[in-house]
Amino acid sequence: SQLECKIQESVAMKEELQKQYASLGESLKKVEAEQMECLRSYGDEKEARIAAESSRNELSEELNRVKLEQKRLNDQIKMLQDTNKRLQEYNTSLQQYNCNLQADATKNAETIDKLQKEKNTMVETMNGLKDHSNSVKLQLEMAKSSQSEALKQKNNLLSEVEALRGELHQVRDDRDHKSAEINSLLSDLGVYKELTGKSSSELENVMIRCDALEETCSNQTEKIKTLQIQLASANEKLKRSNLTTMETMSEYESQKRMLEDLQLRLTEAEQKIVDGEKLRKKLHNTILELKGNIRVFCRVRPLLSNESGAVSYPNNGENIGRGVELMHNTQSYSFAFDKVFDHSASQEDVFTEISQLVQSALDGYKVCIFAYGQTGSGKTHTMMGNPEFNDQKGLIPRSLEQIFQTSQCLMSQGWKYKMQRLQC
Ligand SMILES: Nc1ncnc2c1ncn2[C@@H]1O[C@H](COP(=O)(O)OP(=O)(O)OP(=O)(O)O)[C@@H](O)[C@H]1O
Repeated sequence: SQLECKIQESVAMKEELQKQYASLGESLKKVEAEQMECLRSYGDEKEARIAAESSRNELSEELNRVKLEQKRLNDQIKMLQDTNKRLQEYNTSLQQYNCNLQADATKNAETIDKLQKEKNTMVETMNGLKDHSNSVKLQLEMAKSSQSEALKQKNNLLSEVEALRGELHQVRDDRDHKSAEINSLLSDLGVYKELTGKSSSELENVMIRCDALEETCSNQTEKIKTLQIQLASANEKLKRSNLTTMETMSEYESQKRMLEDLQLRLTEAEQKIVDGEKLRKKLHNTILELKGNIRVFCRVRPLLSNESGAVSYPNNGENIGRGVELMHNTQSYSFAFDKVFDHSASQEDVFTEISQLVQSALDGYKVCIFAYGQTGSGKTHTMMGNPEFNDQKGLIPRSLEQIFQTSQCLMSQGWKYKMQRLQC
């Protein structure tokens, strides 16, 4: 029974062991399955690790590249900062230079104005002197003609005097002759009286003739006196006219010298004006070049009654007067130009900015101004406006006015202008 008990125990143990074996087999299977799972996950992990390693390598390469790029960008930023600093310094110096140039230009314009005024005064003085010189010339001519007239008169008088002297001589001869005749008659009379005591009537006749002859003789003497007085006054007149001629001649000479001096000063002043004008042109062009050879302005027209929108202008920062901001669907868009004319800007405000370019064109530089924008944005209004009203005139009529006015002024300084109009 003990053996049976042992056998039963052994059988029970065997069953137990078989159960354990079966459970161990199952556990083994589970472990094997787990092992397979582990092996699979290990494989996956290995792949993932390889992929992670390759991506890590890529990332580290990328990092190196990024670092290099960062270094390069840092260098570039530093360089840009340096350039920016230098540009700011350059800008400051340019602004300074610009201010100096503008001051110079103002000074030059003042000098030109002064010279122009001086020239005008000189021209006026010269014209006055020319008039005076003409009148002096006229006077001289008149004095010369009156002198030649007086000379002629003097010659006439001299010849007349000569004739009168001859006549006087003749008369004196006649008188002497008559006196001799009278004397002979008187002696004849005496003889007759003595001889005959008659012929008293004959004697009277002779006496009458003798009286007549004496009267003629005294008349002739009177005439000679008058002629001598006339001759003296003609001589006096001649002397006076000679004196006046001399005075007129010396005055004419001094006026001529003065005129030559003024002409010289005028030529110098004109040369100065031309030099000043050349300098002004150069400075003006330099200022425009400093402002920028190509400039873009924006003009915002007032909204029409059927339009809506929001336009604003920055009132701080570096874009004051240069920026414009638009709102659309609650989003804001900013734009910057060389200058912005807001909706309240007048035609004159726009032209003031443009007029310097017109001046440049008059100075011989090439200039082009054109308007660009969508339909109805105000191109025609800006360029042409309404020329019939002074405040509504656009850029074209204003530019033409400036061109004609300035060209008229500069023509007197010897500049010549030729204008052409092309329509495309
Ligand atoms: N700055 C302004 N102030 C007042 N009115 C303006 C201004 N600009 C334009 N306008 C008005 O807006 C309207 C359209 O302007 P305009 O005819 O000049 O546009 P446009 O650009 O020439 O058009 P399109 O290309 O069709 O010829 C006109 O009635 C004009 O008077």
